[in-house]
Amino acid sequence: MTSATTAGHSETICEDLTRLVLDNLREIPDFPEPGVLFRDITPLLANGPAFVSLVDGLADHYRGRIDAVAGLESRGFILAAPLAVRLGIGMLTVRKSGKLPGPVIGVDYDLEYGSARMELRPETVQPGSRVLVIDDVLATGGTAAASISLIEQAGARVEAICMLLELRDLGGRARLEGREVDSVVIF
Ligand SMILES: O=P(O)(O)OC[C@H]1O[C@H](OP(=O)(O)OP(=O)(O)O)[C@H](O)[C@@H]1O
Ligand SMILES: Nc1ncnc2[nH]cnc12
Repeated sequence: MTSATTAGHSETICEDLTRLVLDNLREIPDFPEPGVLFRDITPLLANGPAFVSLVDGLADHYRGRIDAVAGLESRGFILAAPLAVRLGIGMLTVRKSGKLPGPVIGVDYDLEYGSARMELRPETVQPGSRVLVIDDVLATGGTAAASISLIEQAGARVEAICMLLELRDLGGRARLEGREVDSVVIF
């Protein structure tokens, strides 16, 4: 379904997981606006056995290393919830502006298309806990960087960042320099 020959993955991620994601992706040019090549994960989510294998593979990768999974609204929630349940740990919801009841902390940031603000309820964060940040796409890195800042402001430690897809040309990895960034597929 996609240009698998040009895609790679983080060294930490096993090739089977990369193949699984690549085989279940769709690419849509000029969505949601001209010039953006949108990488659609809905075929992956709709494929039950593939979705289960993905969650199991990620759970094996992080088991014993993390105390909570932070999902970034909204597509990150789809990955964070089953992973947290599979590992028997809690999920943190890092949400877009105005969705969470207070008290919240927030950070403004820029996107590949548009701008946004992420918020977190610090009361949901266990001080000193090891948190995995997970989302579907790493593009400019603004969403991930803002979310990491919130989790750390709340007193936890971001152990690693897991991204289903990394769009290398948009430079997100540079914004997360010094951190473990595990991308299942790198375009
Ligand atoms: O690395 P960045 O440039 O910050 O971009 C990546 C973010 O953009 C997308 O979210 P979007 O805002 O489209 O929201 P959605 O998940 O609700 O569709 C994607 O799911 C990431 O969260
Ligand atoms: N090109 C892209 N495809 C899918 N989701 C995205 N989020 C930001 N950029 C994206």
